[in-house]
Amino acid sequence: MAEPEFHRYETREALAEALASGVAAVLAGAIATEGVARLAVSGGSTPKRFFERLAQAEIDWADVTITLVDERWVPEDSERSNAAMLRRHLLAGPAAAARFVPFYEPSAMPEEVFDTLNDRFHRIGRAFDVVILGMGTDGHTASWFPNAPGLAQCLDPATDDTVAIAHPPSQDEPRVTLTFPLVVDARFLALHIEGEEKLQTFAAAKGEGPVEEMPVRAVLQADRREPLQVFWAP
Ligand SMILES: O=C(O)[C@H](O)[C@@H](O)[C@H](O)[C@H](O)COP(=O)(O)O
Repeated sequence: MAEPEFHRYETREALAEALASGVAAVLAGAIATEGVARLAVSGGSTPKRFFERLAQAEIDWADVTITLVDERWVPEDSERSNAAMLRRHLLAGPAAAARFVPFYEPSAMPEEVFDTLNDRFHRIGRAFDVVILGMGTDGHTASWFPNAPGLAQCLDPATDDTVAIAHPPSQDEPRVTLTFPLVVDARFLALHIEGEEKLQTFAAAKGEGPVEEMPVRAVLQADRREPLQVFWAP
């Protein structure tokens, strides 16, 4: 198991620039060798600056499929929608030409459309070229929340499902998320965190303890050829 590679930046702007240029290079490489590239990004508030820099990259965005690592089960007119945030900050400028695959379907509960979602994400193709994860100060990543109902399905290393549903008590709505195998199969896998509190959380997650208590541990402990790339700024 390769140790994570930790990249520390003086400012969040410098981090956004570096991460955006690294991701653009990986996507351009995938397009050059395979004709297509697949990118999955997390929502939340941290990635906005990074999205805005990446959106300006001069690559063949028409050959790129972009999706989310996870979504809150809300329509895109909700301020909680990751898809809406991604459309606003990433699907702009040159990157507007990319194909975006969202999660949300108008249904009361995600369970009603699980097969539709599972099939949709199977169709994207098995391995993502790039997956960008965020992390909460509770040690969750994606929508893999500590001890949440549905967490086992999210983390099952043997599942063929591409998506899982979680009902974290700490969250206002159900969550849908990519499953563990799809995330850790990514060629370039990065964890993008900012601030002192998340640095402490990361340090705690690297320590001993159950994965269920800090699900980001599943990524830190994953047996990958390429090391996890951690991007941090104060
Ligand atoms: O839907 C989400 O919220 C994300 O996908 C989630 O995993 C996020 O990366 C962390 O919660 C960090 O969120 P912040 O960037 O807002 O701290």
